[in-house]
Formats: sequence, structure tokens, C-alpha cells
Amino acid sequence: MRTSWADSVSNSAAEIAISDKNSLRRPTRSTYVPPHLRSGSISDLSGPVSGTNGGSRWTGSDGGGTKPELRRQGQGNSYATAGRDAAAGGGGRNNRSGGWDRREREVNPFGNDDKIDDIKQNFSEQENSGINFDAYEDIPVEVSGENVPPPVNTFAEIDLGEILNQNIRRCKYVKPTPIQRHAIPIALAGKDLMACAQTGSGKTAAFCFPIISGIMREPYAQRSHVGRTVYPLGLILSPTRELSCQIHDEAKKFSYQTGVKVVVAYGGAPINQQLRELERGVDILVATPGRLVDLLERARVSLQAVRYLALDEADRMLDMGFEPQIRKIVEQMNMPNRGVRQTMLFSATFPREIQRLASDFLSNHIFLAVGRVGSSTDLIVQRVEYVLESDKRSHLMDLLHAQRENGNHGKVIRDYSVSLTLQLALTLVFVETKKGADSLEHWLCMNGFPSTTIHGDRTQQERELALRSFKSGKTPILVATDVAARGLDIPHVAHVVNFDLPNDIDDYVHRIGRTGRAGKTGLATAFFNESNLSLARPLAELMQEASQEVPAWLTHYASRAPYGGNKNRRSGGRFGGSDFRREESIGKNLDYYSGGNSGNAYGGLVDFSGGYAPGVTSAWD
Ligand SMILES: Nc1ncnc2c1ncn2[C@@H]1O[C@H](COP(=O)(O)OP(=O)(O)OP(=O)(O)O)[C@@H](O)[C@H]1O
Repeated sequence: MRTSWADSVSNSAAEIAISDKNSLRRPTRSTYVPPHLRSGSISDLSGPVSGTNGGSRWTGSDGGGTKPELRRQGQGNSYATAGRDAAAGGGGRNNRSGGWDRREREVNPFGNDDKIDDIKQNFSEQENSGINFDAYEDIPVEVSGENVPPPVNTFAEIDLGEILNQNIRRCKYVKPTPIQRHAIPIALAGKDLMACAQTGSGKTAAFCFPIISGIMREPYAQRSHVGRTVYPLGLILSPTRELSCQIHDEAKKFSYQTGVKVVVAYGGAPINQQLRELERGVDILVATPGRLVDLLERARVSLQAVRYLALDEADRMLDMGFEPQIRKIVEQMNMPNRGVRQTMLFSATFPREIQRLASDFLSNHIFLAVGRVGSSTDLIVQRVEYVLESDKRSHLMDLLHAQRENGNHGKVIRDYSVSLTLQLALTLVFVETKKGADSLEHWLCMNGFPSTTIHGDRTQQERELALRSFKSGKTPILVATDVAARGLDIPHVAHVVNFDLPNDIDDYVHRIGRTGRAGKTGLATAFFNESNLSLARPLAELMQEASQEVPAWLTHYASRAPYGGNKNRRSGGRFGGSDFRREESIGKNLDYYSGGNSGNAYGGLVDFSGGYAPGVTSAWD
């Protein structure tokens, strides 16, 4: 098992934290002037995405603790001066003409963790605090597309601006994760991006940072309101309500004191409350597709000003269930065309067919695959046990009793090193049906294991309550359908049990990815029987790729089984980690993506990890 970089980060964060409560004070007020306070016309809402291509628009952003002089290129007017003017109530639309008042008190999303001494420390100082990122040095990376910007090694190298850098430090992110190292420079260069990276590897920040930073640089004054319609500049779509809420919470932390306003809209919650929130202003709207369509049809949101579109869990968003809604949102609702807006698609899995479909929404995009895509991380110990349908409950009970007898469940996971984690080890149990979830939860509770459940038949209030109760450890077992399979970042999930295995190996990848996140370790147990035969082969291959022990009986089933588990994978089971354009060009004997680009060292198929030269097949081919 690899040393966990995230555990190291947690430790180092604890080390650098200054315990003296007296040292807590609010950081100095931002000197950033939000888009609507800057001079400039809103007339050109249909113009190309700007402010992202070419060189930095920030000066003095050194990643250190000093206040940068935030001066927009080509303008004599410094942001700092304008900010003071705005704060003094002079000029700007926030108190005059229909904009919103950004001076309203912003709740500190970091709460008591907002220790100024941590924040002041710059990234390079933090890097000296013994964090070991070696485990990620040899991670395979595949990039294809034209003029790919090189990756960075530190946040200080990225030109995000000092306020955003401060928030990154507040999040205790010491160093960018591999997907962040590669994706952020690409996104900051204004490129469309299809990015694949393993579960729990920091994709949320990888698309949030460039969007927030881009909006902070927007040269246009934003048309905040026309009547009751709002015009977000950034739109982030995700498949589930809970995930949208989570992205919203994260984005609020990243955008704290930047003046960039993030609002969430999702179904199942009272729309009036969300409308009121929208009326107070929105730069970035995080939404589920259904609720967004509702808002668009009510003309309460217009997508006309959208500069940045991100789809999280993009393969899910573009599969048969969601695709018509996404197509409607992107193609029929006044959103600027591809090439005009910047589009970023992120997921841990990206089947080839979905990649092909996704290219309808992208313009000359860069394909980025970090890690063994569509694969699980080897930080998750995977076990598969043969369990007859009729024995599943008693088998689960045995597992839970064994965990309990271990004293603290943390022992299940070998290198858990954060003391809190040792007290709190949560178990997430996936089942196939909503009824099955309720019934199993009831049975577990009856047998002395406090549990709760999350699925589509529960009200949103019940779902949120269940999640809170699980996170807090009050009910340390959550029985869930696939509604909890994607994206949710729940700390201390030590064990994922696939009580019922899914039909699709990608769903398995996402489910087990609820543990072993951000470099931490985790355990995943699957109950397999004759009803899962179609999954035998992809499961065996996945486990093998992740250096897991594959039981002999599973290998036997795999050798007999037809290739199943994912309609979109190519045979051989190499998990969709390659750019489909490249595969197709190779199929046609074209060398389109290897070295055909002019004048850029990073064009074509690029390997930043030292493994493959341009044009040479990658680890996934
Ligand atoms: N640079 C970083 N340093 C330390 N922790 C980080 C960093 N970036 C992100 N994290 C943390 O890693 C965890 C996982 O991040 P995130 O939820 O974005 O993963 P993901 O790749 O989107 O996962 P999934 O595929 O399951 O959606 C989060 O708790 C996040 O705060």
C-alpha cells in the first residue's frame, strides 16, 4: 500500500496550524473588484471568451503572503483602487442599477479553521513541511490536442490571483493533485477540455479554480439582472442534488472574498428560496439539469452570458438518461456556441461512445487522462466474495461484527493516521433498488447497527438529513442506491460494500470511489454470485490493473464470460482512457494527434510522466 499523500497533508496541516485562538482574525478585505463594478460595456455578450487566452492578467501574484497589485493589462486603473472606491460606496452598479450588493457580509465558509497564520504561509513554505508526493510521481498521463500548455508543479506557479491562492491555503491544499497540475493550466489557457482522472483525485477544484479565476478577470461588466432574469457567467452541471450542493459548498470556499457569487439550484427543494437567492446575484450557477430547465423556462435564468460551462460526471450527464436535457440546455437555450463559451467535461470514466457524443459540445478540445482512467485507485483494497443471494444479509452482518470487534473500525484501513478517522469509520452499502435499501436499513437497525438510507423515493429533506446523520457518525452505515455512487466526498468512509453489484463496471468504479479519496486508503467489498456473471471479466481486469488479488473462482468466471459490464468499452477492457479521436485516426491510418501540431512542444500525444514519447501508445492502449 502506498503512503497516503493526503494523510500526510492532513498531518502537515495540523502541524502548521497555530493553536492560539487569539490569532484568529478575519483576513484583510479583498481588493478585488467584481466584474459588474468595473468600467466596460456589457454589449458584447456574444463575443469570444476572453481574458483566458494568452498571458497573465495579474501582476504581482506571487503566491506569497503579499498583496498583489491587481492591475488589468492595458488599463491604468488598478483593481485595488477601484476596490476601495467601491467599498466606499462610490460608483459601481451594486447600489445603483440593478446589480447586487456584493458588500453584504459574506459568511466565512471556513468557520473556525480560518487561521490567518496558515493562510499567510505561502505554498513553498508549506511544501517544506515533510509532505510526500512521491507516490504520484510516476502516474501515467495522456494528453492529446493542439498547443497543450505544460503542467505545473505548485499552486504558486499558477496564475490564479492572490485571493484565490489564499482560499486554496485555507483549504489546506499544499500542492496540486496530478489532475490539477495538468487541467488547470489547460483551462486557464481558455481551452475546451475533456478530463478523466480517478475518483477522489481533486477534479472539483480542477474546474472550479479556472472558472472563478476567469470570472475574476472578466473584462466585461456583467449584465446581472434584466427584469427578474439573471445571467450567470459560469454554469456547472452535475447529475445529483447532493453532488450539486457539494460542488456549491466547495466553490463557495474557493471563491470566498473574491466577489464571485456562487448559487446552487436543484430539484426537490423549494424553488422560491432558490429564486430569492438567484435574485441576490449569481456569477456561477451550480445546478442539476431538471431544475435548471425549470428556471430557464420560467425565464428566471438566461444562459446568454455563460462563458464557462463545466459538466461534472460528464459521462453520466451525457448518457441516455440525461443527454436530451443537456442537449436542450446547451443547444437550445441561448447559450453561446461552443468555441465562444469554454466547455470542460470531467469524470473518472469516459466510455468511447460518450466521448464521441461529448465532442458535439466541445471545440477543438484537449483530451487529458490522468492515472489509469476508468480504473480504481490502488489506494482502495478491493475484495470480492462469492455470496449467494440468500446469504447476503448474514454475510454483511458478519462483516459488520468483525469491524466492530476490531474496536475501532479504523483498523480495517491500515494506514489511517488522523486520530478523528480512527473514531469514525463509516460504511456505505450499495444496493440495487430503493425498496431493497429501505428493507436492508430496517433489518440493520433491528440488529443493532444504526443505519440510514438514501435513494430516489425519499424526500429531499430526508435525503439531506440521512447524509448529515451519516457524515456525523450518528448512523455510521448508509444504505444507498446509485444516487450516492458519484462524486460525493464524504470524509471517513472506510468501507464500501457492494451488497448488490451494479451491471456496469463504471458504476462499480464510482461506487468504490466513495472511499480511498484524496490519497487516503479504503476498503471495498463486493458480494458476487451467478447473477453478476456479465461483470466477471471487467471486474477481474479492473482488479488486476489495480494490483488487487483476484480470487481464482472469479478468474474462472471471467474466462467463461462474454465481455460485459460496459457496452461502450473496447474488448480487452482497457477502460476508455484514450482520446477517441486518436483511436479513430489510428484506425484510419492517420497520425492526426501525434506530432502534427506546429510549433508547440506539447502538441500531440504527450506524456508528462516520463513514460511515453509522442506517438507511442500509452499505458491504456
Ligand atoms: N490539492 C489538494 N490537496 C489536498 N486535498 C485536495 C486537493 N484537491 C482536492 N482535495 C480534496 O480531495 C478530495 C476529493 O476531491 P474531489 O471531490 O474534487 O474528487 P473528484 O476527483 O471530483 O472525485 P469523484 O470522481 O469521486 O467525483 C476532497 O476532499 C478535496 O477537498
